[in-house]
Amino acid sequence: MKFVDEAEIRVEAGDGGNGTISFRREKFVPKGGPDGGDGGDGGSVYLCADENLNTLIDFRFERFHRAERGQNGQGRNCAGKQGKDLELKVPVGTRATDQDTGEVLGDLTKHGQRLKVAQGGFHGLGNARFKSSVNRAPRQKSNGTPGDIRNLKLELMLLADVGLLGLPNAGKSTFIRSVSAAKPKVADYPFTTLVPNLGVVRLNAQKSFVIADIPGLIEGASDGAGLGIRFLKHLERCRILLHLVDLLPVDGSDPLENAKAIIQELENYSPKLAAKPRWLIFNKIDLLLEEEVEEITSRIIEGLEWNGPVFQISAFQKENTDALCHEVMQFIEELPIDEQAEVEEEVEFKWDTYHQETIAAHQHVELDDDDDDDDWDDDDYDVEVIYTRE
Ligand SMILES: Nc1nc2c(ncn2[C@@H]2O[C@H](COP(=O)(O)OP(=O)(O)OP(=O)(O)O)[C@@H](O)[C@H]2O)c(=O)[nH]1
Ligand SMILES: [Mg+2]
Repeated sequence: MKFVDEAEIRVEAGDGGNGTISFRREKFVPKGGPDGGDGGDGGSVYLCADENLNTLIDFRFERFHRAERGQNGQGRNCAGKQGKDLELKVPVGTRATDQDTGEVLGDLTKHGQRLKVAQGGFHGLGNARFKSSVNRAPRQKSNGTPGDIRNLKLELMLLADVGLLGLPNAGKSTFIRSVSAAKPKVADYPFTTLVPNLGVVRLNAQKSFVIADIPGLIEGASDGAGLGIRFLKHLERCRILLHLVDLLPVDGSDPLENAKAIIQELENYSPKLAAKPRWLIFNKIDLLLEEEVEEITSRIIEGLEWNGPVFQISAFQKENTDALCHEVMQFIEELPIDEQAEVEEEVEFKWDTYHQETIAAHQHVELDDDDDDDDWDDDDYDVEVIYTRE
């Protein structure tokens, strides 16, 4: 199974509609005031997480996505209609990055979460807005601003519920083969697994969880030794980590020291990861007598001062693996679901203060509502003027 799904798309928000210049025309009102309406805002582009999707493949076929433009303003103080927003559905777990700046715009980690990725243009202002005590017949209007255009990289990160940890050869791949349909390579040498594998553990039609097998960790992994470090970050979104400990390592190493090394690497790498729920899974019990298993496991538990859950399994012979999976499932179900809930993430867009700036630039005196004794003349206009009659 592919680990990271990627797609590159271009999103274009709608431009803002232009403001308009118009003057009121009524039978007995020879010099009506300005009544040019504002334009409508352009539509923005959002990504929306949808748990029913699990791939970004559709975006490879359809790369361009555009939201609606805002309508231009009209006479009689009618504002233009806003452009419709565009919502693109992406799988839960998608990360959006601006390709040109490298900035990560956000991660969509929860069903229904929305992330704005391109801000629609702001509307332009109609001439009615520029009326003031010294200029009762303003000829200014402003144009809408362009909508954001972004080149996005979408990446679907691994959203495994369960992450497997352990030294090379601990039996991680064997375990995932036993409990899921995934068939990663298993061999009696370290670093058999070079890229992470995902497996779906299906307990019944309704219940399943996703498990991730990453390359084994070794001492110094948090400083970059071995391969595991590159993949550790992907475990950050797991809900629980299963730490597999080989009870009879072929290299004759001490299982207790091995377990300590992994925990140390975890803490060095990320305290956040180390604080995740973690269970200790003693593997390869089929190679030992029951008493031996008891002896070694209690020595490890004491040595680690461990008081979390422990399991004794044989990944190879599928001993206790079903029971373990059921407990994992139950644990996941009972874990508060919105542990990682995030509110809609705001991205800063350059036009946020546009509105105020436009008015400030054009207008140096206070607004005045009184519109008698206008000092304008129609023939003065050198810009498009819409007249409306009643
Ligand atoms: N007897 C026995 N052998 C096992 C068991 N689990 C794994 N093995 C063996 O241990 C060796 C390593 O297993 P893998 O599943 O490849 O180990 P891994 O943790 O994925 O190793 P890396 O991918 O190198 O990190 C293989 O020879 C397996 O057959 C077990 O429960 N009992
Ligand atoms: Mg492996």
